[in-house]
Amino acid sequence: MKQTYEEIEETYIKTLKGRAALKRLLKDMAKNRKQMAVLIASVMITAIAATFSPLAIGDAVNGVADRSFKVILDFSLLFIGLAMIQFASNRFRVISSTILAQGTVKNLRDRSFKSIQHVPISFFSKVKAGFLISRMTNDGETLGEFLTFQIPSVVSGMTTVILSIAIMLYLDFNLTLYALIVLPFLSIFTISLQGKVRKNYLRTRRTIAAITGNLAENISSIRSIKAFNVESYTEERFDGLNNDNLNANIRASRLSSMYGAIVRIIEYSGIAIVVLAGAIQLKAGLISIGILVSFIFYVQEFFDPVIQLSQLYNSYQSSIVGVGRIYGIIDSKKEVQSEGEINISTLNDSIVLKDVNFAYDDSDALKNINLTIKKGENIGIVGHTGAGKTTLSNLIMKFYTPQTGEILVDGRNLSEINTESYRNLISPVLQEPFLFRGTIYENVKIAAPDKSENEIEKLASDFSLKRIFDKLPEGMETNVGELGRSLSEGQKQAIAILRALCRDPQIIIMDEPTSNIDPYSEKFIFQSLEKFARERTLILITHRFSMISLVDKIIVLQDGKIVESGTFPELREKKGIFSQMYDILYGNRGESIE
Ligand SMILES: Nc1ncnc2c1ncn2[C@@H]1O[C@H](COP(=O)(O)OP(=O)(O)OP(=O)(O)O)[C@@H](O)[C@H]1O
Repeated sequence: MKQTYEEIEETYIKTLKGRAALKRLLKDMAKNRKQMAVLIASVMITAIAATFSPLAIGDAVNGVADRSFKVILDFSLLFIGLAMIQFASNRFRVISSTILAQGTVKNLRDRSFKSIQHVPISFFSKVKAGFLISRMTNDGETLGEFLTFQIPSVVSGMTTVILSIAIMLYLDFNLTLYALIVLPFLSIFTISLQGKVRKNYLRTRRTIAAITGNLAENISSIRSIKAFNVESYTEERFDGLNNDNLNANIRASRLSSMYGAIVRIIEYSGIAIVVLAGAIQLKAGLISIGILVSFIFYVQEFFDPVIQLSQLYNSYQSSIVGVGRIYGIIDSKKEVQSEGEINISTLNDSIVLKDVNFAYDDSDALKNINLTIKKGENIGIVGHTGAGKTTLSNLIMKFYTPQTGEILVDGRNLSEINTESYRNLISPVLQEPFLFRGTIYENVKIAAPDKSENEIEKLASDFSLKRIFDKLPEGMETNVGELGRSLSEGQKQAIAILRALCRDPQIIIMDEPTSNIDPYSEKFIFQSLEKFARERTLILITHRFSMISLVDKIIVLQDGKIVESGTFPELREKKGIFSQMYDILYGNRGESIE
């Protein structure tokens, strides 16, 4: 059966389940013990000060009933004192909870960002970017709110409940039992709703992730959407997802309002019971009017945190689901980095692929590949679309690991070589060069931070790339816009080539490096690359043959297999697949590009 996106995502990002997520979160938060201690202390002081207020009010009522000015004065002073304590401790509470909450969210975001920098490339072909963004932003936000507001309210609520019960017991045992009669009903009711609440929250989180995912996809493909005139279709799809989210939120709020209303009914029943039982005791002269007034306040004081605590469950569910998702990203399986294993700084002899087989999912992309790339050799990989050229370069770049067979670098298995040290030898010029916001200089410097602007400019001139940038209004100072949207495809490719050259690599892997550059500019780049590649190992992937004379040996791939290999004249002579491809492109004029 076909997997849903959620199922696919779950295989890459394992959402940590409720209790495990909470345990880990508390462990992470415990690292910030000092703030936690300040927070707990300030919350408890605020709650204790607040809980003593009804007692003071009861005394004041007794004072009024007894017409005792001294009691009323004492009450006023006590009341002001309690208010000042609350004001001061509340300030600490707000600041420390923000530091603790936002600090935790920042730490989790940093760790998940770091994690996605190190997951294998296959992760990104399965997990949607928008969903990842949603996990790191929306889920992080929900957690932030939970920690800032809800955690203090748990501590405060528990302090209030325990202290209120203690004071009520101290004031009158029997009346306390009456006040607590409704508690079992409230607990049973709350527990019976838990499953539904959890489901609702999961639904709201999923639907918001779907919206973010759809938004990211739409923004990145806006040109195609416009070109195909499919705006109304994409609007409808977005509207559908938006509706799902609205409905999920309405369902969640219906449940929460129904819950709130029923809890209030239980609360008022509790107050009515206390008033009734209290009035009987008052009439019998067992308690004072002040005690009855204090009790009425305490029942309320005591119910508010109970309601908050039970509503907290909603928000707990929502944020714990989010935290579980964030931990899922942090824990996602990393690229084999081969830490502590062989570090290499040069390619001394060769890269050898021995009986290599590779499949992305179930379909084979490369079959039984045997290939030797000698140091300093320039090889071309050609073949029709989907033949496996990019896959082969992905394996050589160590983006993927072959399922069977091995890749040997100077005789050592690539999986034993530290990935970072190996990739430092290589400069890729990929089909889709990634550009960051910033100038052309800045984009080149990302790959070669030690190069000055003058050195970059000189390399650009030497390799005839500067003339491509000179057409831009601010030359190499031009801002490339988001993802390089202010540049032409050819200009983007020119940046990718310049980046690779600036790294001064030992191995250069080019995947259709000049496919978007005009033939005139391509000719100049070709001449420069020829000089550059002479001293280096070059792997050139192409199905255009304009650059093929850069290479010494050509490998022809078809359906994932090497079907031909040899020099250009040898392959022309053979009149096989390569020759056919060449003839289709240039006509069977028997001309050589050499
Ligand atoms: N991330 C992926 N997940 C699943 N299958 C993939 C993935 N990337 C490529 N493939 C499949 O692997 C096969 C080889 O693809 P590859 O990109 O290596 O071909 P190519 O020769 O580079 O093609 P082109 O010239 O069009 O770039 C194709 O059938 C393709 O559909």
